[in-house]
Amino acid sequence: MEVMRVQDLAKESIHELPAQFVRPAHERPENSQAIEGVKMPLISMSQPHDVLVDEISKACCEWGLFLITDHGISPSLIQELQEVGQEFFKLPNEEKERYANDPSTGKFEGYGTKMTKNLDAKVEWIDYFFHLTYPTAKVNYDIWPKKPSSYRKVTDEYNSEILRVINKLLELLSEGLGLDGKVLKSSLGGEDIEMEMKINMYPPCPQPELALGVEPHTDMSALTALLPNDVPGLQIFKDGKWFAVNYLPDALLVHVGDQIEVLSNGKYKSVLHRSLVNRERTRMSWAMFSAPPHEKMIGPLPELVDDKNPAKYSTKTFAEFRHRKFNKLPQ
Ligand SMILES: O=C(O)CCC(=O)C(=O)O
Ligand SMILES: [Fe+2]
Repeated sequence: MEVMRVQDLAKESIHELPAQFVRPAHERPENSQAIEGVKMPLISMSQPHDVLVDEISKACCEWGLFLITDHGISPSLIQELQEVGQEFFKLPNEEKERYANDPSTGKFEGYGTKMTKNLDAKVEWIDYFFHLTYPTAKVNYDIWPKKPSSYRKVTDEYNSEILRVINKLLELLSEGLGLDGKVLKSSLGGEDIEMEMKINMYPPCPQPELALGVEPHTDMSALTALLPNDVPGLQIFKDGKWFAVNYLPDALLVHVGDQIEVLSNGKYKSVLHRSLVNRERTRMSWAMFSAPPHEKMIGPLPELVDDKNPAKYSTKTFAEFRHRKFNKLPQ
């Protein structure tokens, strides 16, 4: 299947945004402007354990998103990760197309551009690369970029680091629910928890006020750890308003995803977010999604449900949750 890549469109130096990218009026950034200058919760991971439990659970109840520093991931690894991703997108088209995915046939991993069969539907101004990074037994290294040659080593190392951070956050979040630190991790499949990398690449856009890089959505994940470059664009929806998320070099942005909202029976909020694009500069972000294996049953933790606190969500496999979400069916 021949797909027009957004990166190629951007190279043609068009002045008018092609119609398939023009959002309906109410979705356009020009008609739904975000509040700027509000700082998201910022949490240093080097604080005492009890302080961390309080701060992180508060951020997850109120915002569903927070920034962490002192996470132990070295700035040089972060820089290498960003470099190998940038280098992949600089490769000639025929090289990149070898990795093309095809979501219509269930082939989600690889190089992609969000396209639609529905003529009325609008598409996002984005190209991406998506693949599983963990557990190793399920990883298909054949579909990872072979160029640059350090891609695999750097991405494997980053995966290990993120997994360490996610494990710590799950422990803190469990305690924030008044439970043993191990509960959330084991509810997500324990060592079978899955990690996926999505490199988002948003080329310069001729009319960014009419377009979206990523439409408003909540992540299906348990937690997402996001590393953006310095081009602004991420916004979250809270109390009926959009807020621009501030950027802090080398900080990790953590989103609460749908699976943690469900397990916590709604105490922790899966945050609605979107990303905007830029007229002059390429925005990139590296999202690492942690998620249960497909067959895992996910529902409100029994410890949190009683007569006074009925379950707010149904219990189902993660595969069923994904199927319903992809097909925009009620959960
Ligand atoms: O690029 C961003 O800041 C957000 C991307 C995102 O929300 C996603 O990949 O799920
Ligand atoms: Fe997202």
